[in-house]
Amino acid sequence: MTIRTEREQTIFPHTGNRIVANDRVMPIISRYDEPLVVVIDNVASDEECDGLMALSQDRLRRSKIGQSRETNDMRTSSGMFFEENENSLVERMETRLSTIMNIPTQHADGLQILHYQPGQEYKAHHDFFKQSDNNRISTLVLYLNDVEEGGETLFPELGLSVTPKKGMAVYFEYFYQDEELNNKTLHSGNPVVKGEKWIATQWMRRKPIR
Ligand SMILES: O=C(O)CCC(=O)C(=O)O
Ligand SMILES: [Fe+2]
Repeated sequence: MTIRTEREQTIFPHTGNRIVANDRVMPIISRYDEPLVVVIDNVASDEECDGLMALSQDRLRRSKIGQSRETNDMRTSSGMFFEENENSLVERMETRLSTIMNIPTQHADGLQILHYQPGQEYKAHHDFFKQSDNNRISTLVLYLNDVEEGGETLFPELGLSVTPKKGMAVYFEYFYQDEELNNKTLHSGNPVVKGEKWIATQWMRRKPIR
């Protein structure tokens, strides 16, 4: 076991109790330091959340998983990806999430929408790939609605559970030197018990991809 006396550098630069973007003030609700997991409120307005759900609902498909893009019991939700800057709402959200995540939009995968019905879940996984020359380095999950019961984002290695709330987001990063810290970002989307769950996920890559 290695004993570290100093914290590693993080991508996330925001200190204090809020993040100020050009069009929005977003309170920081809680923070787990290493690996860094930050819960941020007011990342999107009700209208923006409703808009993302409306624009995606006719395009949802059973989710695929990993680089092989196969359906799998790991992930029983339905989802879709927006094209980059596909419309003004997506463009505005990508710009705002880029400010929060402190990575240019050129590094962003297309904004993904996921929809879970009761019983649907995303079992514990890492967002980075085992092998990639342009791996993912950070994630922001934006909750687009309130879930009556279940649907928490759970970090089992940290004993941390985030309850979905419309407009709130959970951010985490896994670009640490210490692989143990990256591995601790294991997370799952718990089964929805009552109601439904909608999220938007933004992943950032180490190098530009657009
Ligand atoms: O549904 C969740 O809360 C987590 C989603 C997730 O892990 C992902 O989109 O990579
Ligand atoms: Fe994930």
